[in-house]
Amino acid sequence: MSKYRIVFVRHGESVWTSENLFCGWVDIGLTDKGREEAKHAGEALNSERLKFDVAYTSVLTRANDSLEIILKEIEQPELPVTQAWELNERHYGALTGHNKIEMAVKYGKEQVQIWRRSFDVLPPPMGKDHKYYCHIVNNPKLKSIRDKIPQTESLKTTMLRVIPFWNSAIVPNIKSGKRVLIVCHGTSLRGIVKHIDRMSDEAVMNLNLPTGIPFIFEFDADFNPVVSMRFLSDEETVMKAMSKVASIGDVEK
Ligand SMILES: O=C(O)[C@H](O)COP(=O)(O)O
Repeated sequence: MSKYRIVFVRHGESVWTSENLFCGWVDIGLTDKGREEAKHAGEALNSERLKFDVAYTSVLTRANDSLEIILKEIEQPELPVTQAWELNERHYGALTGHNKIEMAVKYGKEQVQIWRRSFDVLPPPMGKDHKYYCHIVNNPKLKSIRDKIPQTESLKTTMLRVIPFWNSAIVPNIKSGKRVLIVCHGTSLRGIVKHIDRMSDEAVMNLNLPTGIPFIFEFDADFNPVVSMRFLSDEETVMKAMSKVASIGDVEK
C-alpha cells in the first residue's frame, strides 16, 4: 500500500537544448517553449490537485526558473525552496558547448551515445583553456563549492553527489510526511530513478526523461516503490517526448 509520494519534474527546454548543445554546468536560461513546458507541468499538477510542503532544485537557472513558473501556476509561490548544487546537471566536461550532431559527425554517433548514456564512461575532462571553464568556475552560485567543481562527470560520478543528498536531505522529509517536489535535470533525475528502481547499469542507458512532464513515485511504509514513474500526461505524448530526448545527437555518418 502506498504511504509516501514524491513528484519530479525535469526543467523545461533550455536555449542550449533547442540549439542541440551540450550544456552541463553552463548556466543557460529557458526558451519560450521551455517556459510553456513548465507552465504545462504546473497545470498537470493542478489537474491532480497536488500541493507541496517543500521543493528542491539545483543552483542552475533553467531549473530555478522552471520551478518558479510551476509554483506560480499551482498558486504556491511562497513554498520553501532548497537550492542544492548536488542536484545540478552532470558536468559534461570538454563536450560542454559543443553541438551534439557535430560531435557525432566528428567522433561517430556510437561514441556520442556512450558519452551521453553509458553509466560510467566519462566525457573528456574540461581543461582550464576550455571556452566555458571561466563561466563555470566564476559562477557566483558555485562559489561555496569552487574546490569541488568537477572537470567531467558520468552518470555514475553524478550519482556519487546526488544520492547522498537524496538520502540525507530529501528522504527524511518524505518520511516525515512532507509533500516534496523536485525540479532538476535529466542526469540528476536519472540517477535518482536508477537508485529508487534499482535499475541495472545497462537498463538506465535507455532511460530518457522528457522535459516539463511531472512524474510521480509512491512508496510503501518500508520505502519500497509501489508506483514508479507515473507521468502526468498521456502515453503517446510521453513516448514521443522520450524518443525526442533519446535522438539528440543522432545522425547518419
Ligand atoms: O546538459 C545537457 O546537455 C542536457 O541537459 C542533457 O543532455 P543529454 O540528453 O545529451 O544528456
